[in-house]
Amino acid sequence: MATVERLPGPRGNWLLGSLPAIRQDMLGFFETCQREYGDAAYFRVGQRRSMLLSHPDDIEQVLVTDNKKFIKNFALSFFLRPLLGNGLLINEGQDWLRQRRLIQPTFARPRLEHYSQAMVDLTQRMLSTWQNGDERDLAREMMQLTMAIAGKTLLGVDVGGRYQQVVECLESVMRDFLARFRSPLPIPYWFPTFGNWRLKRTIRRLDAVLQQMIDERRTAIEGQGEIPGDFLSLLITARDETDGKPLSNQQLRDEVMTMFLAGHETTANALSWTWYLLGQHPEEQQRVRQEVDNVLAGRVPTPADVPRLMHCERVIKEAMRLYPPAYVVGRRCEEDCTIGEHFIPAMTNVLMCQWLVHRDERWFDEPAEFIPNRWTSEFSHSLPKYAYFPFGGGPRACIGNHFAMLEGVLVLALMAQRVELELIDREPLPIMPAITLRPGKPVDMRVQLRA
Ligand code: HEM
Repeated sequence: MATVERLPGPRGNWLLGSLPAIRQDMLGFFETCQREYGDAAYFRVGQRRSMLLSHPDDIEQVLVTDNKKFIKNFALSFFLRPLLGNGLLINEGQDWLRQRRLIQPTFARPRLEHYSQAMVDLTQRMLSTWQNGDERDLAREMMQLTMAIAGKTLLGVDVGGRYQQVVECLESVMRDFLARFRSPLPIPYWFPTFGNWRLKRTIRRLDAVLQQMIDERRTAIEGQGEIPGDFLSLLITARDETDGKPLSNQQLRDEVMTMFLAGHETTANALSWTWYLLGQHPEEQQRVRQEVDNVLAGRVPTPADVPRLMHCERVIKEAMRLYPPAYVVGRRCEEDCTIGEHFIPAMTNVLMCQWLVHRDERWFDEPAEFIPNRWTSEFSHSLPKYAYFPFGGGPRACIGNHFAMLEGVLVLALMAQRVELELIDREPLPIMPAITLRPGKPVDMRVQLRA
């Protein structure tokens, strides 16, 4: 077994390790690691030992088979804990399991069907304001749309009033997160900087709005005895199966915040990248239109149509292969362990990068090309399971997976039914790997309304 010092990987700076290289170009750094050191590359981020695992079988072992040996990666908590508290995304152990069991039913099929109405209504509302010849930034439009959908389905609020307050706070919080994320040295939340002071102030404002919403919803449910179908109401009435207890106000706040954040930005990015790719490939856009016209014949789509909107689904899958909104997942092993043939010393952060694995030519022919039709069911079945994992995997896989795919297909189908979109600037779009993989500049497209 290799000694810790000899494990293969870039040595980096004596103090900061590979942090400067990661800060400069994270995806480029991962690519170099895999090219030069293969499927397991070891490096330091500051003094924290880290490694990049790039073989699907090893990834499966970490996320699924041996998941109990790992906890979630510290970086996610470092950035998100101030906002998400002990929400499902970053909690651990028995508390996490209890939360997951409690929340899972709110994502069951009948609930998704209920949420789909808001997805359709809000997309129609967006499209009704679009005119022939408009130039629209699709990244911005998709962010606003998925936020409005999250507001309605998760919090039960309509655009305007309260919703606006939540959105303004969240946008400000996300700007501060981005600044923290990009700063050359990781700044802890307790450190007295102006940015941290502003972040704390905004989170306090956000908490106050959410608390008001929770209180009002509680009163309404108690008064009417009728439970509205949004996520918050379902959580307020949910009871733990072992002790019958409801969630505390603090837990409710953390879960709602988690879902709101995890649920809109990822889907917005998936749709923005999808439209960018469809703008670059008008023939694929035409195929989507054809399918939508055949299947819907001018009707508004419902969840029952989704299995027949196969090409829409393939387009989104392929867009998430090339531009996975969650582009890296991380775990930390608490004890020495061996994954595949690789020794992993205790307390190593293990990173698994969707961006890299999804573009590996061992699994995908012409990996850099946008080919939705590669996703035949034979191809999907022949693929190693973790060669494609946009939603992660194992017990901590994305709880909103089906919600996101339903939303993606319904929004894409409705848009393709009503408009054609032409990319204004055909230059490659820069990529911004922040908490999610965002387009690095506006995705400006020209609107042509369909007859
Ligand atoms: C295209 C859209 C989405 C993508 C690509 C995505 C991706 C992911 C990934 C990769 C994970 C696993 C992270 C890890 O293992 O460390 C995850 C977890 C999670 N996602 Fe998503 N997600 C999406 C949409 C959503 C939606 C719509 C919701 C909720 C409405 C959501 C809520 C969550 C939550 C709560 C977790 C944590 C689950 C747990 O740890 O038990 N996500 N997501």
